[in-house]
Amino acid sequence: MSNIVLIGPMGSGKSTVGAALARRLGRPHVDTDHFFVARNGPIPEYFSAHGEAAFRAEEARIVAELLDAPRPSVVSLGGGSVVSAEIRALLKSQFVVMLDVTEAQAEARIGDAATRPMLTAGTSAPPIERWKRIYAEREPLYRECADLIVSAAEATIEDRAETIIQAMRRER
Ligand SMILES: Nc1ncnc2c1ncn2[C@@H]1O[C@H](COP(=O)(O)OP(=O)(O)O)[C@@H](O)[C@H]1O
Ligand SMILES: O=C(O)C1=C[C@@H](OP(=O)(O)O)[C@@H](O)[C@H](O)C1
Ligand SMILES: [Mg+2]
Repeated sequence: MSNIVLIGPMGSGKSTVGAALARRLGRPHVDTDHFFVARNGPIPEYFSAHGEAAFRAEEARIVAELLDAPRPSVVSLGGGSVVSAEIRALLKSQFVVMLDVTEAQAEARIGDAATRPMLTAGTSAPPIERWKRIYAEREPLYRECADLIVSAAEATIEDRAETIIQAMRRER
């Protein structure tokens, strides 16, 4: 049995839905960003000190380590992990779920975006403007990697977790 890996744009609920899903399945939940922070300190500070390329390299190492879990887990990735060809290759042997969101949902959920430097660094524009551009760039990669796409219409955290559980049962 493989891990369930959650991908999708910032604010789509990868971290939150991942925790709910793991609880319901009785599986461990790991969030690669939490692991990153435990190892390297806060993401915005890391971005300012070392830049995005260094973040991506460390993110790829962490994703590889966490996908190699001792037992099937729910793994929430960061929104930009699919940009790495190395991570996309690792995802081929996992059950990958894309969480989709509307722009309005994302806008409400990214809040002040203070912990998401991709939305704020070097600009005073509203975070949702950056979010839209980044989503347009990455959407084909999310779709290419996903075995299941949970639509934005599955709005609540529990609905999203339930949809994933039902889809997994059908896969077996
Ligand atoms: N389905 C949902 N409905 C309402 N709020 C949500 C939902 N999913 C996530 N949230 C809230 O949106 C914010 C961002 O969610 P998060 O799980 O951090 O997204 P991601 O990890 O994809 O960036 C959090 O405050 C979370 O509680
Ligand atoms: O989309 C991105 O490039 C990023 C998304 C963040 O994770 P979430 O998608 O969980 O917010 C985090 O990994 C980092 O700030 C970079
Ligand atoms: Mg997250």
